[in-house]
Amino acid sequence: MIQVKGLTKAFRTYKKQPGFGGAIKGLFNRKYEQTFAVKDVNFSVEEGELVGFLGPNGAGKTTTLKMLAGLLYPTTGSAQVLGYVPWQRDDGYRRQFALLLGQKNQLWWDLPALESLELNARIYGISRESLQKTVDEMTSLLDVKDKLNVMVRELSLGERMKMELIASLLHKPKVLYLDEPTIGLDVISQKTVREFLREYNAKQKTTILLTSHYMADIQELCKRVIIIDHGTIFFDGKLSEIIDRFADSKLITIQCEGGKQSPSEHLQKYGQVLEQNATEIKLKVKRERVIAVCKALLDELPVSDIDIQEVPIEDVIRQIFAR
Ligand SMILES: Nc1ncnc2c1ncn2[C@@H]1O[C@H](COP(=O)(O)OP(=O)(O)OP(=O)(O)O)[C@@H](O)[C@H]1O
Repeated sequence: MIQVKGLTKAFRTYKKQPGFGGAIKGLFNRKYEQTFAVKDVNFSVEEGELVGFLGPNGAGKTTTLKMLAGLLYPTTGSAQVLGYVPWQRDDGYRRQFALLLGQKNQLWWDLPALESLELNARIYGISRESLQKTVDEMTSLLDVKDKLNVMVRELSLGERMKMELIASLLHKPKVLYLDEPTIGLDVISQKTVREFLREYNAKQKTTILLTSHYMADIQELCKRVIIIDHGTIFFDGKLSEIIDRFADSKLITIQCEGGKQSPSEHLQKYGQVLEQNATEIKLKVKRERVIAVCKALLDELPVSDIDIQEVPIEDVIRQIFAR
């Protein structure tokens, strides 16, 4: 569905020097810098896949999606989506994909949501019956049926995002680029949007590339993730593999009988003491030491229960970004 080879985008940026003097200087002697927003990116996505695109701020996610949507020309490299080169902006391609930018409005601000959807339907040549059916279905699933006659500018952020999502799906795109579709939404709306996307992807087999800073979105929706940083991909694989490759520790929680415990200084030789109270100790222990530490703890303490868990994926990703 999507094939990206050596995709690179460099922006030429001008750094203005401070103050009025800087502005005048800039008129005569501008110094430009080249920023590589995306650098030699390669990946491919199969039909029906829902791939999470992760990375810290400024990593190059939006720039990549914008190139795949044909909004930006790459500096070098190639891409094919559904057999089309996106930046050639072929009508055939435009009818088959949608780009939803969570931080931008795409609906008409001064129209009621329904009229805005009707306008979109006209642009894509969608029949009235088909529009009605899709809008009926989607507004019920997303719980915004009663908001169809409200002006877009009067909708809450969550309601507007749901309408934006409906608008981008009216023409039943085969490829969907979602750039932070749940940004700023409350937890209930986030969950509604997530469930909607999961069902939609399963039913329609739409190929989806999704960026989000909420790990819950990624964990619940994407089996595969691509991690990008400074414009370069450094991981492309199963979400579960991230733990194997990047999490160097596990969490051991032990319950002790009768409050008999070792002082935390003593426990520190096993790993990082995360929590300790009268009956429970939580330790973060290097992967390769887990078995040995468990044995030692069972020998030393009156352990009544022991639990070994992976570090939450959210913490692993945070560590990767921090590095
Ligand atoms: N039009 C532009 N002109 C100059 N530089 C740009 C432009 N658009 C993006 N950049 C730069 O390219 C880099 C990547 O930006 P991009 O928006 O793709 O990041 P992102 O991964 O989507 O970040 P975020 O998670 O914050 O949305 C950033 O350093 C940004 O400053």
